Amino acid sequence: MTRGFYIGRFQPFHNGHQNMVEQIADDVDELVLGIGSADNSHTVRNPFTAGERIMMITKSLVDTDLVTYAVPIEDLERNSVWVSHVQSMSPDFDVAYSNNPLVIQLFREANIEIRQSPMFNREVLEGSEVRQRMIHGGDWESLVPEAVAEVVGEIGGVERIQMVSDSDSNSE
Ligand SMILES: Nc1ncnc2c1ncn2[C@@H]1O[C@H](COP(=O)(O)OP(=O)(O)OP(=O)(O)O)[C@@H](O)[C@H]1O
Ligand SMILES: NC(=O)c1ccc[n+]([C@@H]2O[C@H](COP(=O)(O)O)[C@@H](O)[C@H]2O)c1
Repeated sequence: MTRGFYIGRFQPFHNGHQNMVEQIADDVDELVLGIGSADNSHTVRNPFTAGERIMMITKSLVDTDLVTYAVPIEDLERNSVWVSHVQSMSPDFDVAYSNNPLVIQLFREANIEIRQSPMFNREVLEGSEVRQRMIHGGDWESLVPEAVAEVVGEIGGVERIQMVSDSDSNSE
């Protein structure tokens, strides 16, 4: 039995993430999705809470042939202990997945196997593109699983990101 760990901010979970999970499903029996920057929400870069992101992921992956767990991971001031922090919050895992250079470096230094994946349709399948379309009234729904569009509707996510984008000094 192999268990993987896939970390991301998932703001929101989009079709690129969904494709990556489907590809990872060929490698592992179980997958932990680490919800990074779990302590962040209500900004343009991080509009959704950890709980909202758990709903998006759980509902999107309901038909995937994989046991999945979503685990919130808060950010830390010290990169040097971040991998230990991840391990303290997550079920044990055999291999980690990320395309983020800092994450790759930190897992390598901790002697944990890390695998990268190809980027799927990255011109549009990017969190910042989805968020910009939400702010400016573009078609963001086609970039995310249907379940994510439903959760965003349920929580008033578009109204929220538009509101914080008017007042957010951390705007993208
Ligand atoms: N289109 C994609 N195809 C494959 N992997 C992706 C894609 N988009 C993001 N990823 C990977 O998924 C992980 C989590 O990504 P993240 O949540 O930061 O999404 P993002 O699209 O890069 O968002 P943002 O623009 O908010 O940084 C990262 O390792 C990232 O490289
Ligand atoms: N010191 C830290 O807290 C630390 C270090 C490396 C990555 N992370 C987090 O891991 C996640 C990586 O996800 P992305 O690939 O989506 O950026 C982010 O939430 C990032 O903040 C945190």
